[in-house]
Amino acid sequence: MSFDVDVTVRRGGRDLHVAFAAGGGVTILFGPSGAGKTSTLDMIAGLLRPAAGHVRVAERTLFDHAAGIDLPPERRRAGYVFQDARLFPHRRVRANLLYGARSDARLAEVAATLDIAPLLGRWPRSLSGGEARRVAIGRALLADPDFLLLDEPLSSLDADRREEATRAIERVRDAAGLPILLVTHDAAEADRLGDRVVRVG
Ligand SMILES: Nc1ncnc2c1ncn2[C@@H]1O[C@H](COP(=O)(O)OP(=O)(O)OP(=O)(O)O)[C@@H](O)[C@H]1O
Repeated sequence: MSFDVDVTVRRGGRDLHVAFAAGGGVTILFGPSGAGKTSTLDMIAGLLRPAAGHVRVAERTLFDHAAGIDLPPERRRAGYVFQDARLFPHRRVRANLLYGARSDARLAEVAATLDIAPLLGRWPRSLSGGEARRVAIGRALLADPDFLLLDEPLSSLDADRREEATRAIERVRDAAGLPILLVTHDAAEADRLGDRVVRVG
């Protein structure tokens, strides 16, 4: 199982419970605004502590309330791409990409996969939304994660940029072979990218 998740948390004045077990490839978390999709990614990444339940990814237990296991975020080996790209504004694209990387050995390969090689010398403020997101995905990949968490990677992009970003994610899915959990509330996006869909809310 890639993701084996069963978590409960009190959020926004109500109890949120999300449970799913998923195989490899891309698993979509699909549901309306406020349903708890981002909270679920935060619990898997270790940024929000569930009140109960467990989180296992690729057979590794990251959290288990009953067993008293709660790995800190830096030991979970998650590549988390937030809804806003959150690049470091004072570092060029190349330095952003290499921020969590142990070496630059895979820089060229990842830059090619995401079609961002021409951007390496640019400053984040000069990038389009789609470019910034692809850089954020590249940064996550270069940190050598065990799995990827992508929070609405295509939202607020225009049609052309959306297509570019979708293709980049498809290439990552096919090349990296990492389990990916992707949040969206767009049914067409869920259909195209997902190997399976988990409904939240
Ligand atoms: N920091 C927080 N503290 C308390 N409640 C929060 C916090 N962040 C979100 N919530 C609440 O938790 C619930 C789930 O929010 P969450 O962001 O996980 O939903 P979502 O499905 O990702 O929504 P969206 O699609 O709008 O991003 C909502 O009711 C929200 O108001």
